[in-house]
Amino acid sequence: MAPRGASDGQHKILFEHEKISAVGLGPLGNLRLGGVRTRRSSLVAPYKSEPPRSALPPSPALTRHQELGPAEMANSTVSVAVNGPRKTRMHRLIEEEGIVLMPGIYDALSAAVLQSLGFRAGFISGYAVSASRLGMPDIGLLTPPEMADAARAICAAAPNVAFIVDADTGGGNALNVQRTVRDFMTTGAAGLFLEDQVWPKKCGHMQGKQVIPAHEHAAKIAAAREAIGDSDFFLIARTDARATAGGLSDAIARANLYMEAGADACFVEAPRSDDEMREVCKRTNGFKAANMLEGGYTPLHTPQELKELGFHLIVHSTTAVYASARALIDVLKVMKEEGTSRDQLHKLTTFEEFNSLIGLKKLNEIGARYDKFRVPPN
Ligand SMILES: C[C@](O)(C(=O)O)[C@H](CC(=O)O)C(=O)O
Ligand SMILES: [Mg+2]
Repeated sequence: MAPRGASDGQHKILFEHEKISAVGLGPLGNLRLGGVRTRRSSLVAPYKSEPPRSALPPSPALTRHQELGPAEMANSTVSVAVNGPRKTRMHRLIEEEGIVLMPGIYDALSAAVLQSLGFRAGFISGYAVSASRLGMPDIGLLTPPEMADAARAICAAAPNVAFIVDADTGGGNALNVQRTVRDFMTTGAAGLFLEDQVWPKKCGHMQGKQVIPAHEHAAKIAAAREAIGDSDFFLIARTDARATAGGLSDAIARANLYMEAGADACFVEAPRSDDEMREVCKRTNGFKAANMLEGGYTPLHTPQELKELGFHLIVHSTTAVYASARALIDVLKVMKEEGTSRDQLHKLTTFEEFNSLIGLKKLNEIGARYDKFRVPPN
């Protein structure tokens, strides 16, 4: 099959696709990541289903780093073999629901609440896990093994929920990414986010973010895709470039590049208006994720509104952790003043409600079935 490339008119990245098949996305298959150049390259013909050229200005950040010569490009080729149609659990959820709402959670208890309310999907938020596990902000202090550990407990506590785990930058280079992806796949999660920030990263709505070169992250996406192989695991490529010099045009070009490198969906972090959100949806390929952070740059919308804008996945990363913090502050503040909880019982779950939330009745039933085999104590 003829090689194909992706281009925003400034740079070009070379791919070869074979055994093409992917649900809802068009071709993804054997993929060869060949390299990136500054000018329109004579190496490959323009990718036919290239996104419509936008009126946006060219993307300076993409052009800064793209200096691979032909020899380096030849040496930098990787092959990613993927067979058969790609229809993961997340593809099916998107197909069934049109748009998938994923509240951010951070531990087994918040996951159990999510499941008890009938949510079919959730997001294991780096921001929220960093806060709940370390008591620290989302500035690159949480490590992938800590996240995998959290994800394991979360998936075990809510096995009916499809969880996407936040992999941040994947822990380093392509090899770190592959190790992280393989580890996260063993947690029971349904997929992950992989972003293009410089490590240590920052929460997408904080100041001072930086991104790595686009082709370097495309290679990390290809490495993640290779590690996933034919497994039922969904890969979302995130770009934080909107906040950098390249702005929205760079972010959109990167999202498309990462889709070409093998992502199942893209996530342009922190668009600043409805117009920007519309632009992202119009100009990026494949499934698209939105992040609804209370107090962040992006306007808050309902699933219906986001669907109309063109999104398929919604992350509400901080709602649960902010709600928990609010409730804890309010109740414990009064307890500090009054020394008792007796006037605040209406703000708490009851003993029965809480025990049922964490599955006591079912466990008691299972325990009773086996109890008869126990030797009675003397
Ligand atoms: C989505 C996110 O990566 C997360 O860790 O939940 C954060 C949280 C947020 O600020 O909403 C991010 O956007 O960086
Ligand atoms: Mg995060």
